[in-house]
Amino acid sequence: RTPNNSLLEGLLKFIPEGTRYYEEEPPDAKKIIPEYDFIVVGAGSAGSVLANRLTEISEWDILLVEAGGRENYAMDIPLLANFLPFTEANWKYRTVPSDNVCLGMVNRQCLYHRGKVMGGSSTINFMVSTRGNRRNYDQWEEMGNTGWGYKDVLPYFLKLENMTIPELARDTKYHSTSGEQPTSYATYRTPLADAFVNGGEELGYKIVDYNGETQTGFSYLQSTTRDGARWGASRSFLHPIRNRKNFHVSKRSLVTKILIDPITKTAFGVRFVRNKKEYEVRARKEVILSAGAVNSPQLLMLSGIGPRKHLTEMNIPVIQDLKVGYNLMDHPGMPSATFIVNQSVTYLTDAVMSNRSAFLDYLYNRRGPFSVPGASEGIAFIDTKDPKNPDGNPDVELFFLAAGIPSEVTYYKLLGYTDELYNTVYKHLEGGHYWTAVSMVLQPKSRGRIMLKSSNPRQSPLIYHDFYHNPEDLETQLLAIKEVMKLSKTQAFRKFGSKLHDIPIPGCKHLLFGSDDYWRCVSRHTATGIWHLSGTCKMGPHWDSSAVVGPRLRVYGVKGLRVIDASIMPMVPTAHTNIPSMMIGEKGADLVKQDWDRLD
Ligand SMILES: Cc1cc2nc3c(=O)[nH]c(=O)nc-3n(C[C@H](O)[C@H](O)[C@H](O)COP(=O)(O)OP(=O)(O)OC[C@H]3O[C@@H](n4cnc5c(N)ncnc54)[C@H](O)[C@@H]3O)c2cc1C
Repeated sequence: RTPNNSLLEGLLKFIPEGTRYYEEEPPDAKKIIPEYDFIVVGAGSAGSVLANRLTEISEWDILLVEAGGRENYAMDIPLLANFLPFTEANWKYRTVPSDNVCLGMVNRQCLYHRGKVMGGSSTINFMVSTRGNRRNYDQWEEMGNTGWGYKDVLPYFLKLENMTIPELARDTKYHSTSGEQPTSYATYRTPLADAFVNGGEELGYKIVDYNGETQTGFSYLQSTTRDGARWGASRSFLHPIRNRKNFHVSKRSLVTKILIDPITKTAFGVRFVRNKKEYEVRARKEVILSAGAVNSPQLLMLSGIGPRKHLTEMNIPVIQDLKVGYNLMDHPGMPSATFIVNQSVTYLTDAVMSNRSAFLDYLYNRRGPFSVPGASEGIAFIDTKDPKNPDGNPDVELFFLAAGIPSEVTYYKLLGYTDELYNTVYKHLEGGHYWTAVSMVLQPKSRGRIMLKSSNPRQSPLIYHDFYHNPEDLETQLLAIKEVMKLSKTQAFRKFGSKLHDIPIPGCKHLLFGSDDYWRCVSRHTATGIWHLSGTCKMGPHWDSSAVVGPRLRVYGVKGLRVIDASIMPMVPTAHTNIPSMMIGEKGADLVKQDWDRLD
């Protein structure tokens, strides 16, 4: 219905919804029992799906241990996504300073955000819903990971999905409406969203459903939202099971160690700290790590599973020598090229926030600019090596935002840029209208590493990630930037007087503005990993000496222990990694059930 301008009435509708939402999150278990069948560490994208599926077996008692606290309803307002990493729902990790990348960031450190809250990173992410390319998973299988080819994982993508976009839902080979995870279009679009998609067509690309048969082309953004609100993993998979008797949750509980018998090499429980009190809880069947690509390797290493030399240096007795923490991947993304437009057609968060009718529209109808995930509206997947192929294997993504760094003061802080960089390049633009397309490298060749700083579980691990270490990645980055430049010159964008902002990035001003060397330099200063951390407990066959888990996700050499989250990805897919992590949770649950003879 149309807002009738009563803010009070709007709030009276919004607040009870928030209260109901609060009550629907599974509460902390009243009593933690001494022994469960399974203990799952981490209630993130993968862990939430896993906990849902394992508690289907009513004879199994499951404990889900989460370091973060509860969600709140404000987290579900899509436009506010970029504010969430500033809250306590973020682990607030930073990379180790590098001489090659993150040069425009404070202390040359990229900010590596990670969700620390029910739902994990899916509760603070930008809600982009992508699966990747079928070849990604076929490649996993070719690497020796039997059962992980596209034909094997597609049923799990379908199982978890509730596609609410009618024209996409009709394609039942690739979409489903019976899963828990809603996928929708935002209920609002700026005219620049159309410019993005039409501009792509002008360049000769198809408009595609990138989660359908082929991935290459331009599209409006599919997001993990429903009725104008975020639906993270907790809301989708944990809220509905809050009444299962065999499901216990312990929040604000930091797991500090996996308990492993060093003689039999069998995991038998976890130690965690809640409210300054230490608990040891046993697992009859398995301990499952779903703590994400930074914390799962950290916990393994703290518990004696990792590279022998490194653990010995940390004075940690070695139980199993494995390449834990290696193979760190992410998608480097360059967000700093900003285009000025001559019409009021973009998101200025301040302006939107003070726009009474937009606010009312959201309170009443969940419509309008507040329903757009962090101002992101479109996505393009391009195979720069074979651009004319409609079924290409994309090496580049353009992630379109109807906003630029000067549109919202939190953007540069979210990216970790120095005040000097922001004040020199962007500050004077505040209040104007901009767009940007974050240019991303989708098939990175560079690898980073997670290491312990000490044996103290409260100390953040070290994240080494020189994402242009392999020069090919920087060259792909350059190709991606060139695609953005081409797009900006299309008729679709020229209609808005689109013009590249041309004040150079301070560390690159010695180079000719717009030259290849200039953009290489800009990338090394302003690109960041786009928070798709993965690969640090690599899945691989027994003959792969770099593998930490096998294709059944069991940790090599240790009984009763699995890793089920983004860290098992042997290669990061050409996708934002939330839905792929959920797929891993979904398939992981079936592997567990199968191994305990409980898969129907
Ligand atoms: C800011 C941001 C934006 C992103 N945007 C997108 C996007 O738009 N689309 C997309 O597809 N992907 C996006 N991603 C990436 C995506 O959300 C993640 O890849 C995905 O959520 C990872 O799932 P996971 O299960 O591996 O880990 P997580 O979801 O991170 O879950 C791990 C959980 O384990 C908990 N945990 C960790 N250590 C411990 C411990 N010791 N004890 C107890 N609990 C512990 C954590 O608190 C967390 O809840 C984004 C990520 C971030 C941070």
